[in-house]
Amino acid sequence: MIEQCANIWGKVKSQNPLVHCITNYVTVNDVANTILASGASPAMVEHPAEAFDFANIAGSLYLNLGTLTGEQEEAMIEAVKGANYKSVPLIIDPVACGVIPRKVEVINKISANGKISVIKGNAAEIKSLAGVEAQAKGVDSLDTGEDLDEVCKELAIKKGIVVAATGPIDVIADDKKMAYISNGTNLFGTITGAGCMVGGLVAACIAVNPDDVFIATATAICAFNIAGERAIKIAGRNPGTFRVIFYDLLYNLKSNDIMREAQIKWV
Ligand SMILES: Nc1ncnc2c1ncn2[C@@H]1O[C@H](COP(=O)(O)OP(=O)(O)O)[C@@H](O)[C@H]1O
Ligand SMILES: Cc1ncsc1CCOP(=O)(O)O
Ligand SMILES: [Mg+2]
Repeated sequence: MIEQCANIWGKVKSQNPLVHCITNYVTVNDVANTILASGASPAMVEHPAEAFDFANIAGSLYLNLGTLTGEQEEAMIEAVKGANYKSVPLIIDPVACGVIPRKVEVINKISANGKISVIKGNAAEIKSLAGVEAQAKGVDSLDTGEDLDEVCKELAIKKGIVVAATGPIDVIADDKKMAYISNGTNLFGTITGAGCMVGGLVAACIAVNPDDVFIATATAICAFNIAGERAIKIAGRNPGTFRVIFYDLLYNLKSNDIMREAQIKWV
């Protein structure tokens, strides 16, 4: 499995996929820089009149619901139709879906207009989507992550998608497999947008491996977290420095580094 992850990381760099993003305005630049650092090409295209045609030519589509304006909502539906027309894989980050009911309504609308490949959120967001009680504060999870693997598995089976819940241990599930990733650092909690950024990276990886989005999702989260582990060794507990060093180390992360440093349990 880990060889496949290394291979997917190499393919992002060699294939330079185009990643269509409609994402929140808090962290849009961070998402673009993360995708660029991986070797893929981000494009933020979010006018309703542009989204269908652009999703058609993209390698993947990333929809992040963080600051969901009315215009973004319209554009997302157009983009989903465009992506569906060309079987472009789609990932959703359901930011704050447990505390803002409108987000769930929009996810349902998206789902009615096309095929979702991956939903990636923090533990509270994923539990809420699964109808399980969870602790959240706005966009942040306060959840302990108890039974998170069962929740992910059930949601993955129910919706026929890959589900990824991030946190100290990331859990990824499809209808048959699970992965637990223990790479990472809690310093990600000190910068806004770590979740949005890793979502962009998932979009880059599923673009080059659309036939197995489970392993592509694991690759992205693992690579992101290894770069974070390496960054804290240089930056120390300094969020601003960490953020800058992180991009350098993500950009320089090699497939061999993933082979050596990944801490993934496959079940
Ligand atoms: N305590 C932690 N230890 C290790 N990695 C973490 C920790 N908290 C978050 N991460 C990592 O930071 C990224 C963002 O996750 P998370 O904080 O759950 O998302 P969000 O920012 O959407 O709330 C993920 O790659 C996750 O693995
Ligand atoms: C602060 C904030 N408010 C709306 S979206 C957003 C960014 C959330 O970023 P992340 O989910 O990656 O922590
Ligand atoms: Mg988030």
